Amino acid sequence: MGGEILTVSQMYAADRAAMDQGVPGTLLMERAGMAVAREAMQLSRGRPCPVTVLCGPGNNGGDGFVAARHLAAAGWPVRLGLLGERLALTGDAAWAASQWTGPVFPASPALLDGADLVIDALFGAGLNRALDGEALVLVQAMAAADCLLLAVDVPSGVAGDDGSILGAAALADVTVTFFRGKPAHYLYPARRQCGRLVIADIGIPESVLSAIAPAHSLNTPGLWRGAFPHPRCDGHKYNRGHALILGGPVMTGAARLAARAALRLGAGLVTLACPPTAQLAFSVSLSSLIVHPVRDAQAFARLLDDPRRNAILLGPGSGADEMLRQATLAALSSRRSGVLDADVFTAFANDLHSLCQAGLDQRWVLTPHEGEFARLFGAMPGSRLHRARSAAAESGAIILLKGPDTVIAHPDGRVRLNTNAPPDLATAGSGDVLSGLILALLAQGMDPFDAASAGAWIHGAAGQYCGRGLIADDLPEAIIPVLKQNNL
Ligand SMILES: NC(=O)C1=CN([C@@H]2O[C@H](COP(=O)(O)OP(=O)(O)OC[C@H]3O[C@@H](n4cnc5c(N)ncnc54)[C@H](OP(=O)(O)O)[C@@H]3O)[C@@H](O)[C@H]2O)[C@@H](O)CC1
Ligand SMILES: [K+]
Repeated sequence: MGGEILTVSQMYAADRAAMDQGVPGTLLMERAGMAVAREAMQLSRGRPCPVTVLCGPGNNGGDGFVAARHLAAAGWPVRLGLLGERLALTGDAAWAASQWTGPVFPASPALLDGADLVIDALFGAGLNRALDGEALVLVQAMAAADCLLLAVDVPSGVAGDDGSILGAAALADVTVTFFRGKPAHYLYPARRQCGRLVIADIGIPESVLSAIAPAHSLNTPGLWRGAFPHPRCDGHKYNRGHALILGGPVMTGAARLAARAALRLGAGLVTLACPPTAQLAFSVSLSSLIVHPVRDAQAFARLLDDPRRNAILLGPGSGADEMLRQATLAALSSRRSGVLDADVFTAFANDLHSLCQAGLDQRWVLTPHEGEFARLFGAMPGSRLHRARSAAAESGAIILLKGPDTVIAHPDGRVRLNTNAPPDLATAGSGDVLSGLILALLAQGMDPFDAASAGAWIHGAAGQYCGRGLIADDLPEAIIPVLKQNNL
């Protein structure tokens, strides 16, 4: 199954396209409900146990009716509760309800008593407002229930397109969705509520995707493996790129981590430009590093006269001063590619305009965390997905909005969601390593959107490799095993 991510309206379009190709809606619902029943059986390890299915007034509830029928037929004791009137059901959901021969109780928290497993089929893609009243009480009761919980499509209360929670959503053990994942399955806070995600094939033909042209996808190596740089057997260090990093006078660790990561990921040479006072600290840190003292931004700009220095990183530990501002503007106007991080967002707070005027474009990757993002772009409304997309469109650059659900947005509207980062990566210096990884790939000529994607994925994989107790210094050392294990 591909890593495309469909918005709610694209999911409806896929559904319609499948029906246009002759797959009846009732068949899609039958397969969806069967997939739910199958996962429910797995969740209870194949042993029949008391199950409560809570069905809502739309097709999500229809899936619940189908699942209930299959579980009951297999010998599971099933109680089914419906929110709303049975006579008010329409379309495929009315058909699904007509196939259910057991009793239909009014949905109420009391139905959860004695259940070992609850199937949440209240609301899926059709949630269009915050939960309140009876629906809110039911979701709160599911959240408090001491039993296994399986969510159909999404935990009810989760907004499919942006990962927000409208009122409440219970914490599911498993969420079964259909055909492709939706943004909410990968974005926090909803992602946490989904538990393990199962994407079930319900017979929607893959061919429907070409007309839908999804802009969002999961960041997996399949997207960029073909463009990943490999050393040539007849190559030399200069055709593996020459990365340039601006270090600062005090916080030297950040630039050192970035430099180490860039060397590990294959940059042929890395030059670290720094104030003369910091030269010693940088020189003793890493033997393979070229350290170049620069007194001011003009001296830094002169380093750009050598065209072999083809990728630049500014920000980590640079110090948010006038020198960083001038060096950044010089780098942008030199028509190179590079990464802007950390102190750049402070030095240019609320001043995106100057960066754009100097030449910021899609050759550059900006890697802010939430706080840095707000410094440069101001308080934008909306989800992380929406804000990263808007910032990419506004700046013309690749935006990598860091977090446990890193969003990588291209100005043309494409978005990749990176989901392999373990929580252990939330540690000092981790972001500097990420910048160094992306820099290395840019220096080796990789397309900036792919470089940002590959850098984020390798960073996450390195975090997983190190596991609990990792510090940022460990991450560059994990690059060799990560590359080996993943045939990169
Ligand atoms: N697409 C596909 O490929 C396939 C989709 N399938 C399934 O269909 C699901 C989507 O079905 P759907 O469109 O009927 O929407 P659904 O989530 O059941 O909710 C709509 C109902 O909820 C109501 N309602 C909304 N918000 C509310 C609130 N806060 N509080 C109270 N009520 C609220 C809303 O009421 P209204 O706005 O009309 O007042 C309406 O009655 C999808 O998630 C998947 O499970 C599968 O069968 C296989 C193929
Ligand atoms: K649901």
